Amino acid sequence: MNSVVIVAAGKGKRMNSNINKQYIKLKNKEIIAYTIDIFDKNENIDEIVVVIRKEEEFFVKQVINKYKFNKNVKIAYGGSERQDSVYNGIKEVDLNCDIVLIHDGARPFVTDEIINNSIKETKKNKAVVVGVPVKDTIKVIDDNNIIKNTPQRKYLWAVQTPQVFEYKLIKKAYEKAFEENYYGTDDATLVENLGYNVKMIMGSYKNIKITTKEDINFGEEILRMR
Ligand SMILES: Nc1ccn([C@@H]2O[C@H](COP(=O)(O)OP(=O)(O)OP(=O)(O)O)[C@@H](O)[C@H]2O)c(=O)n1
Ligand SMILES: C[C@](O)(CO)[C@H](O)COP(=O)(O)O
Repeated sequence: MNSVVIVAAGKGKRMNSNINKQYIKLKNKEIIAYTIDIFDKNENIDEIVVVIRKEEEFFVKQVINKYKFNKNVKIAYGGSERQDSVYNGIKEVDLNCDIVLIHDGARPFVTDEIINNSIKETKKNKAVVVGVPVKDTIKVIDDNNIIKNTPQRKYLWAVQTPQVFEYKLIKKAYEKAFEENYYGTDDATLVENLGYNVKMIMGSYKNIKITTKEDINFGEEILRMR
């Protein structure tokens, strides 16, 4: 079976809004509702775990009741970093799970094609992330803003979610990270830290993470183009 852990327990500080960004509406529907909906309708997903801030349980339950998803939506509580939240979600996943998809609640434009490809690739490669080739030249700078080097662009991809793994592998990677107090900014980093290869596959330039106010406008534009 395949389970998805949707993390929605961040504070959304960069959004600078009085409600958590996941509950902001795009075209009259909450961001988190779009995200849950796509996994709810996908036939390759058997279980949904949403990780939330305990104090926002009321909003999440409202969303779950309002949209009447077909699948049961399990709730877990988040921690102070994204990594803590993901780990709490993984611990709630059914023990019969084969593959776990980890997805940001704030990425509502993920598609069935991305989800299905990532599951298919994980059956071959055990650890897969989706991303897109960067379009700009990327510079590495020092603390004084002096450019130190310019990596070759053909090797640079911006990573997105879902990040998809064999359940046993990601559980082991998270356990090791917590033993070592090792924090990464995505899930793949923890698997890399175990010494495993993680495969990058094509995501989409529309699979954005809603992070700042401009992303709300961009999100509405994406919905208009659908
Ligand atoms: N402690 C945390 C931090 C983040 N997230 C989730 O991880 C995803 C990606 O994180 P990001 O967009 O950076 O969200 P925030 O941490 O909420 O944003 P900010 O850094 O602006 O506060 C989001 O769906 C967010 O809710 C989480 O579940 N638990
Ligand atoms: C996992 C992620 O969405 C991949 O781009 C990203 O790393 C989350 O990072 P953030 O620090 O929570 O914005």
